[in-house]
Amino acid sequence: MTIQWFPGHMAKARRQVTEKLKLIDIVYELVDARLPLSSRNPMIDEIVQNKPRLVLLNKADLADKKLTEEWMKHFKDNGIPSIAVDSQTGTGMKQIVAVSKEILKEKFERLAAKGVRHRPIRALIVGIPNVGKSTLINRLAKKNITKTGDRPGVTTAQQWVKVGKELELLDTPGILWPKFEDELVGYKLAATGAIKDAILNLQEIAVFALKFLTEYYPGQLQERYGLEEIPEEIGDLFDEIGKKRGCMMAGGYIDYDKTSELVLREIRSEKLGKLTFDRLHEI
Ligand SMILES: Nc1nc2c(ncn2[C@@H]2O[C@H](COP(=O)(O)OP(=O)(O)OP(=O)(O)O)[C@@H](O)[C@H]2O)c(=O)[nH]1
Repeated sequence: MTIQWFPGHMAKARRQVTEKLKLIDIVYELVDARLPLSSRNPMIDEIVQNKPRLVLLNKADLADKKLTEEWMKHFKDNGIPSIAVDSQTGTGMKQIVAVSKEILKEKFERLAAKGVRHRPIRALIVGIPNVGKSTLINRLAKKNITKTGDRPGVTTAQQWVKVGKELELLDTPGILWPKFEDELVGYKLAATGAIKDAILNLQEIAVFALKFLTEYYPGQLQERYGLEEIPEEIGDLFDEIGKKRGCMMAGGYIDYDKTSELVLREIRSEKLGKLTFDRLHEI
């Protein structure tokens, strides 16, 4: 699903999240582990305010493990706990409940002291499009999606998804916008497949991606395309990959669109190995 974000849509998205914050104990901010910076909403701190938050680095199966650890440390240093998860296979799911309980320990102790009966933790998942929100909800809910109805005192009809006995999720996640105004962010989101190709120039994305791979993952690039060395000129690199993989046009010319498509498809399907596009020094 691609959303065209206009100012009105952003305001509405923000309002929807703000309204839901009243119903929950904790926000799960879902980010792409390959882009722990670029896949965040630029106003997230302002939107979430002082509500407890847990960052979930999703698609960790596709990311550079060492960098995922560095990013988790960065979040921790900034007072935000985080967990690396893979919503497709379920890695990290148990930790979500455990860490949430830890974060909310004092709140629930306070409630208990006031005589409030123990209840499950209530959470809201927020994140930019395509980051894996639905996959995570389905994974957490497993087969036992029991939708509870409206809660007394809650005017808007909210559906809750039970996750075991200890957690309840709002079934509609908060969809937030990425940081469009930054061109580099756009390229990174496109390279990982978070933005529909149609709105960006395929060759430009591939140029960005190949330059990035040359700088940060030269070994993986050489191995995938059998390059003895990586040509300095990006055009030469295109030519070599195109030739090797048969992306040709009539007359023996390299088909750059086809080559771009191939490279991007292979990046997104892990053929170039595990990649993280955001680096800590970029902050
Ligand atoms: N490899 C991998 N792929 C994942 C993971 N989580 C989700 N995906 C894939 O990412 C794509 C987007 O997942 P969704 O759950 O539809 O994302 P969403 O955030 O709900 O997207 P919107 O509905 O557009 O807001 C799908 O193709 C998922 O299969 C993960 O942990 N690892």
